[in-house]
Amino acid sequence: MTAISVRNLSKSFGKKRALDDVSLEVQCGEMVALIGASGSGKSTLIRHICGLEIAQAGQSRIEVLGGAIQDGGRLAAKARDMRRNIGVVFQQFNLVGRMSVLSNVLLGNLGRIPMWRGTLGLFTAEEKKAAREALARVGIPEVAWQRASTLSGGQQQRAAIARTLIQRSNILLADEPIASLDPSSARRVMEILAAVNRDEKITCVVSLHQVEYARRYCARTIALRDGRIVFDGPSSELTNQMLIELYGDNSEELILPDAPVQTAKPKRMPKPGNVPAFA
Ligand SMILES: Nc1ncnc2c1ncn2[C@@H]1O[C@H](COP(=O)(O)OP(=O)(O)OP(=O)(O)O)[C@@H](O)[C@H]1O
Repeated sequence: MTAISVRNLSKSFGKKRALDDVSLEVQCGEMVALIGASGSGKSTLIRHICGLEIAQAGQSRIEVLGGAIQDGGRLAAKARDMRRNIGVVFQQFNLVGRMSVLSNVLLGNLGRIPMWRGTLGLFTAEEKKAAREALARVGIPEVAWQRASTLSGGQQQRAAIARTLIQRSNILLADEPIASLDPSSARRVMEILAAVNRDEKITCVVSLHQVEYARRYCARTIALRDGRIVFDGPSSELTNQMLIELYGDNSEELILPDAPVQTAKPKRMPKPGNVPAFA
């Protein structure tokens, strides 16, 4: 089944053409890297897929799990409902710093519970248990009661992923989730995303600056340049030489100096009992 279908998507901001006739399909269960130099359109594409940005009027159509979330530059009436099935992780984590990590993770329930319960922070024992299990799933059960603002960047990103697990979405869009992390935290976050994709069968699209992470963790890479797709295929085929040809001087931004080209199977993550089946 097709998880994401984008057809003829164009978007301009003033005179700047951010996306230029982009078409792509992502099948359920895939883990796809979206790479490109700064300003190539990665975030804009992700924001369109989850309905946070609307295409300009025209022939564009974006479907998520077979339903149109936007069509011809108009957001579908059911877009809000559809967003519940799309978890989004951003570079800036978007946690509420003064709240505990567990409370932040519980916010992943908001799309599925009555608004009054969410507003008052009234979560059931079952929901709290699921939130604790999600934190264990991403490897940080010990920080549940800490203020989110006290976590390291890598821990905050893992908490943000735990929040999307609670949302029980079938699709996870991660917009530069490792851009502000040190290499070891970045690897950990990518391992968690890969494990969530493999074990819970959540379709993942991850935008990345550096191709090395794409080659290591994602079977397929879509490369954008100036709002157009310039490569879509197996990550292993995306050689440094090809990147230089595709991006010229900008390729330096995408290639880690001295990075070993290798692929590695993601490590198995602990999967505590009663973790809900998210697929
Ligand atoms: N809201 C906006 N208003 C004006 N221009 C925008 C807006 N959003 C994006 N752009 C422009 O569209 C282009 C694509 O931006 P986008 O953020 O999608 O690129 P990106 O590949 O995600 O870049 P980065 O890796 O730096 O985050 C850029 O030139 C950017 O300046």
